[in-house]
Amino acid sequence: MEKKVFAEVIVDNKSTKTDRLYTYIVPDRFENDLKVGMRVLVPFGRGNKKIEGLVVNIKNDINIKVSRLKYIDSLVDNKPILSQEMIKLGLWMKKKYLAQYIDVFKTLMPTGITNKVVKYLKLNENIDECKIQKIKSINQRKIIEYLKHTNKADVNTIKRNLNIKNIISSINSLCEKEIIEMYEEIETEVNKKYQKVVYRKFDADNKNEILKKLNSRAYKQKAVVEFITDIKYIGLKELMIKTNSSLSTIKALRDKGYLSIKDEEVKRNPINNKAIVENKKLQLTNQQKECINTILKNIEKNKCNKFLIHGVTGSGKTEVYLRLIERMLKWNKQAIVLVPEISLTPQTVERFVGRFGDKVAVLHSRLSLGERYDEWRKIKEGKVQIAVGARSAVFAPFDNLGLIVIDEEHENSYKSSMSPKYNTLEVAEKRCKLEGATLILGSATPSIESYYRSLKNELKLLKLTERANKKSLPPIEVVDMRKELDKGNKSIFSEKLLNAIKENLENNKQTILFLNRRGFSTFVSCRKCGYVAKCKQCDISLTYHMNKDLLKCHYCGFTMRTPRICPECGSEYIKYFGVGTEKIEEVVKHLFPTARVERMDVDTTSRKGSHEKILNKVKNGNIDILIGTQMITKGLDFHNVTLVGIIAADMTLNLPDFRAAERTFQLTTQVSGRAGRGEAQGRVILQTYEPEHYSITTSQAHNYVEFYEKEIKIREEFEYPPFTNIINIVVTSKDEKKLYTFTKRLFQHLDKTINNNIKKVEDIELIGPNPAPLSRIKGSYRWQILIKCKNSKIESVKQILEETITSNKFNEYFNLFKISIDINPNSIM
Ligand SMILES: Nc1ncnc2c1ncn2[C@@H]1O[C@H](COP(=O)(O)OP(=O)(O)OP(=O)(O)O)[C@@H](O)[C@H]1O
Ligand SMILES: [Zn+2]
Ligand SMILES: [Zn+2]
Repeated sequence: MEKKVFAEVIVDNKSTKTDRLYTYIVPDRFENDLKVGMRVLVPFGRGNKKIEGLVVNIKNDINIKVSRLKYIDSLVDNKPILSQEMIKLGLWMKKKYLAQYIDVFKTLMPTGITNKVVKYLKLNENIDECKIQKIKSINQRKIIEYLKHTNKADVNTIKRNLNIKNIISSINSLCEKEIIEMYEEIETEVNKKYQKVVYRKFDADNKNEILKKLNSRAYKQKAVVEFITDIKYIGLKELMIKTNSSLSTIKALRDKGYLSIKDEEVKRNPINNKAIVENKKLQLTNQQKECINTILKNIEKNKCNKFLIHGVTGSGKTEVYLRLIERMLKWNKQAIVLVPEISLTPQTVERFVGRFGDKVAVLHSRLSLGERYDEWRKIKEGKVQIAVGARSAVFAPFDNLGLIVIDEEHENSYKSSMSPKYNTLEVAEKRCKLEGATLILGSATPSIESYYRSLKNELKLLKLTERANKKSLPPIEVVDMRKELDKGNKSIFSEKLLNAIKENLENNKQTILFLNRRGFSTFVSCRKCGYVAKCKQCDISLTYHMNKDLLKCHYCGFTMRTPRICPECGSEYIKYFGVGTEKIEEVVKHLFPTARVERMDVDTTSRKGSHEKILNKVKNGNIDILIGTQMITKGLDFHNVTLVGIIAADMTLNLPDFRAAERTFQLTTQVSGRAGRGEAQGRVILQTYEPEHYSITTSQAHNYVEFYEKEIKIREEFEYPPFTNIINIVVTSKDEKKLYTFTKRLFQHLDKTINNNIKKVEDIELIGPNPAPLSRIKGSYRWQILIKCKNSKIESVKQILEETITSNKFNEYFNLFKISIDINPNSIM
């Protein structure tokens, strides 16, 4: 028997219930050309419908009956779209995050292109005229006539143009007679971006004549005519804005023949066309120099290629990254710089583009699909050497990668909450390992996990302890809000903060007011003594559920009645805690009616460009007081901001999350880091009901190490990461009753399987099943099972989950329930 070659393919079929690779036979004619990482078309299912697939493996031996296999139909790519390493990375991610093949590979591939098979018709060459003459059917004759007069015609277009009933049977009949031939081509569709453009159709010299012809009261039309006389064309939107006119005004002029409106493709360039300011090389500080040298020496000697830079706010980490990238380019290698999505502002991009110009591609989620595809192609084709982007830029398709930088590595947006639910730090590390590249993590407030690893020498720790401008870090003044209540001040602002804002306004300096408003939940606390209701077993603040007037632990499900008086001090000032940025804005505007106040949060920045607009206003000194959430903590480098007010550190401190203390330390440090970056000394005022909490005292002392030492002990004691893994399994369904029964059965099944198969089960804890903290989303109910397990047991637990859930053996009611697994999630909502 002749030897055959087989390909394992991930097929792009959403209705597939089983998540597996499909094996196809490689026809002889493709044997030389087919490579791993290419896309192919394969017949699938009963109807042998042709669908796209990605080849992830080519082999000579298989243990399936060859007679049952189908052949690959055609090749979509003539070069692999994904490299061998990227395929390996994808297969690793699939296992690591218990994701579906298709989800993983969709994230690795460029978005914005879709391939489809198009059927074309053509007349056969050398057909006999006599044969055509014999055809009686009018419809068939019509088709032949049509084909004679076009050089390329696809079936759908013919259908539209000829308006023949049952055209397919006519076509089939012509094919049978061998008069016409049908052939297929794969067409790539790239989403293009169009905009409407208005053209002037009259001669500029005729302006006055036209103005006279228009109705004397058609002021708007006249304004448009005046405006467009000076130019030839302009975007429709821009014209409407500039002349303050409506669409009907412009259409009226078009109907009179003075203007035309056309759809035109927008030339895409995500780095706005405005001039980018050159980012000149800076004279390095000694600390920067040492940091860079250590890294380069280690790389050159092949000693270590994983680093954690712990550099205080304003220490000049960016310049370190820039110098390392410069070196990579000298070595003919490429670099990826990851920053959190919200700090991917034009300011950040400018720092890289300002240094490296058109060697930089920018990738972020606000790009249109087409824009993203363009950037992806620039990278793939070797036209750029540097990619700057948010999370998904870790998949930038470089072929000689030298460096991945992850700035603000502690940021939780590096964990994806959509399938595959990957952790960018882990993926970057794996990619560096596969491609021999260097990994640099940087932060002023490293995550507990990364710092822990650096102490175990899994990452090399480097420190920048001074600001590049040699200024000291701004002092943090902590205000005890319990004392404000004693003084009879029940407002959101302490006397101290209020006076500081006043003073700042008088001195023409800018103020940032920060409030963490993430999450829907609130907690219950005593405004007199600072008591907060917590779960004793989990060390997590209990969440207040207004509708039932209950307090609940989001980890273990423990509930209790909301206390009416404080169990600690007996005061009646115990109530749920909650305030939003809008409320603060209202109060500030009331207190300082002449100040220029702006709010920056998800509500005010949902429109493209609005984020940038606000930041520019701050930069140009057009805002006195900026009120904001997380968004304002990131990478802002404004020299006139001298006062930062943290309204309620408690809101972060009491998030129902084991990372609450860490988040508080990070936010406090990062927000404070925004003050005093210019000549004037900065000032930070932090308001809280728990001034003695270690995350606040250590942040006040600018002492990360002390914070770390306190926090790591608690993590160990209460069994949280990095000592354990938390796996969050959420089951969703529209049917509440069935969901309950099903989740219960799933829980029992997992419990039993784990008990039967894993030794030392005390290292594994199953919690639940409980309604998820967000118990209903868009009409679907959500139940949750949490698994806490020691690092040594994670692989065995994952294997059980894989067998039970991912490969779908347990879930016979596939259509009724959706199950999602998140390993070490950001939040367990
Ligand atoms: N060697 C240097 N000499 C003078 N100024 C420098 C030097 N390096 C960096 N700077 C300036 O110091 C400021 C802070 O730098 P950068 O934003 O890189 O700090 P960072 O460490 O990233 O801080 P953060 O963590 O707060 O974002 C910038 O204005 C930068 O231009
Ligand atoms: Zn109390
Ligand atoms: Zn609990």
